[in-house]
Amino acid sequence: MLLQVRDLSKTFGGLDAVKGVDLDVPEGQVTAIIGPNGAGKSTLFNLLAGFYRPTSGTVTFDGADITGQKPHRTVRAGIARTFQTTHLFDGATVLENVLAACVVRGRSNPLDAVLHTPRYRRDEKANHEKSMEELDFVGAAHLRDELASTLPQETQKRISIALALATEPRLLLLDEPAAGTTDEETESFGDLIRQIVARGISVCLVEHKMSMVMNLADQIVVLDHGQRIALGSPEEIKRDPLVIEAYLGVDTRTTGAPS
Ligand SMILES: Nc1ncnc2c1ncn2[C@@H]1O[C@H](COP(=O)(O)OP(=O)(O)OP(=O)(O)O)[C@@H](O)[C@H]1O
Repeated sequence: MLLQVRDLSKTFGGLDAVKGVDLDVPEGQVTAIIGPNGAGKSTLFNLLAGFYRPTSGTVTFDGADITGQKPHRTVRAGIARTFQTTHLFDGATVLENVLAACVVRGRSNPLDAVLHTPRYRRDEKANHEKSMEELDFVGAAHLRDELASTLPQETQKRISIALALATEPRLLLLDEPAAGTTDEETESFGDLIRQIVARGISVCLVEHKMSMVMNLADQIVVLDHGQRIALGSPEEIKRDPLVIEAYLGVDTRTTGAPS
């Protein structure tokens, strides 16, 4: 199992944002995390990527305990994440943005940079090649010299994915990649995610667009009020009375699930 989450909780003040969540993310698959607004999806992502420290519970990645480790460590361990709204550097070009993400892969230190050592120059060349490769992969290589902030949202989202891929993750956490995109764009994000998985990278996805989730996910985890209320294949989740209740606010255990 690539990622194992056990009994994970995060409390803010008196509020249980995530409560006792167990989750297994298998290698080479798409795991979707869904649930109503405020269910704890983003908090769970932040716990996995080290942006929040859990109140209790454990996170194991590739056999190593990474519970509570900071983002710079989780990213080196092989977990990369994107955000609901893009976090690109405004004043930097597209290529400069992706190059900045490559830093985590390099072996040179600040002194190498100051002295321009061969090790630094090797890193610089490799980072440039890697950045262009990932920009090409997401279909944005031709935009390398554009200012990232001037580009449409959909393009910025693609560039954010290139940034995450440039860190060479084994697990990519995508936070609402299709939010605010047209149906056509959503479909092309779906294709991109399939290509990412085909490269052997596992994907964990938070997404409100059900068409995308149902088309892509191998397994779906449903959160409600911080707790895992269901886990299964898209077909199983569609029929789960607890899920229907959480989304529609009707008790289908007594009224029967809508077909
Ligand atoms: N930093 C924080 N401080 C206090 N409360 C927080 C914090 N982050 C999240 N919460 C609360 O924790 C709960 C879960 O929020 P979270 O953002 O994880 O939900 P979500 O499922 O991602 O929602 P959405 O689909 O709207 O993005 C909410 O009640 C939210 O108000």
